Amino acid sequence: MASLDISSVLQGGYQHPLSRSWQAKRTLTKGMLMYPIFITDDPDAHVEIPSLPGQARWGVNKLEEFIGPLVQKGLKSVILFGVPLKAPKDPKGTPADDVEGPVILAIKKLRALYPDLYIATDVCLCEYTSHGHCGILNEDGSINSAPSAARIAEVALAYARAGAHCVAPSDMMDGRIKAIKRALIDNGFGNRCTLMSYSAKFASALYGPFRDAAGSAPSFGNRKCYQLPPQAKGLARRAIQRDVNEGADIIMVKPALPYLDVIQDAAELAPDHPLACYQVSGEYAMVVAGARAGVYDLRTMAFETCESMLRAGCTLILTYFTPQFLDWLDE
Ligand SMILES: NCc1[nH]cc(CCC(=O)O)c1CC(=O)O
Ligand SMILES: [Zn+2]
Ligand SMILES: [Zn+2]
Repeated sequence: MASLDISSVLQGGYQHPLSRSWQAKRTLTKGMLMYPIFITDDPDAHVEIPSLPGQARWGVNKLEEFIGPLVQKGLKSVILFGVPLKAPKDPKGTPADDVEGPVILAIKKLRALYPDLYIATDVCLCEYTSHGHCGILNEDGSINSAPSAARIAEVALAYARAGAHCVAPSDMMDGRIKAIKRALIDNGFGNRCTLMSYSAKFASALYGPFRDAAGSAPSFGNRKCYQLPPQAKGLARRAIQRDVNEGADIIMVKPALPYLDVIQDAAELAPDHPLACYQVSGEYAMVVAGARAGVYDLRTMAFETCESMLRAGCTLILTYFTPQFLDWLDE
């Protein structure tokens, strides 16, 4: 029997659970998880979202019941999405920075209830505009960049004033990172609020359940003139570099699983920045659906997907699996 050559034998290095864990450059921890939550303007709401199993729209009065047990289990951060059901939408997204609106009320409530919880806010107009697009439009329906960036900066500043630790623009308007950073600095929030840019956000088919949850589908057209084309690697690299240059503190890639190469590019282009990725609603729904169909075990697949993101280079994951990971990471 011919014995294997020394250089052929790898299995000795990972025969034990502990030695397997040493093979990871980065291991999933609770601090890496940011939980996306939907806050609606009915203060007593707790409404399940059918397309996002296990997720719901919550009213501010229900936040303690919702978030309290998760903080007990080690939840470190959330990202808030506003879902206005009653507020009158208009072309400028006026309800986005209403001081009585659900996002601003939720920031204040969560800051008061959980002083150690890190509170990020998604910043976009699509949930608040009558046309459902993420910016301000010209008469022909195209994006009007300058007023869009200015309006996004105004909304971000309002969330920072309310106490958000982080503002995260997901709109993909040109120039918004610079505009937000300027607004934060000029109003005394330069050193008090993190700017996390959805830098490489693609025009993906995976946002369906979110648009359903947030009521933010565009009333006409699509988002292909501002979200990146899925086949565009070069544009993603340029967007990442631009946002670094415009003052982003954290870079994000979204969606995550079909864009692991972009995560890897971002880690190379912005090695000195934290790197986030968003396991979006459709990715979550796919993982859950596959488990329900018996294709794989849910927990095993949830870890495998998120570990692939860490392997590609991200340091922070926005995921709807956060509550389950808080349990799984304790087991
Ligand atoms: N700007 C809106 C926004 N912010 C986050 C998501 C997607 C999040 C998810 O699917 O989980 C979207 C949807 C979109 O751009 O259409
Ligand atoms: Zn939007
Ligand atoms: Zn958004």
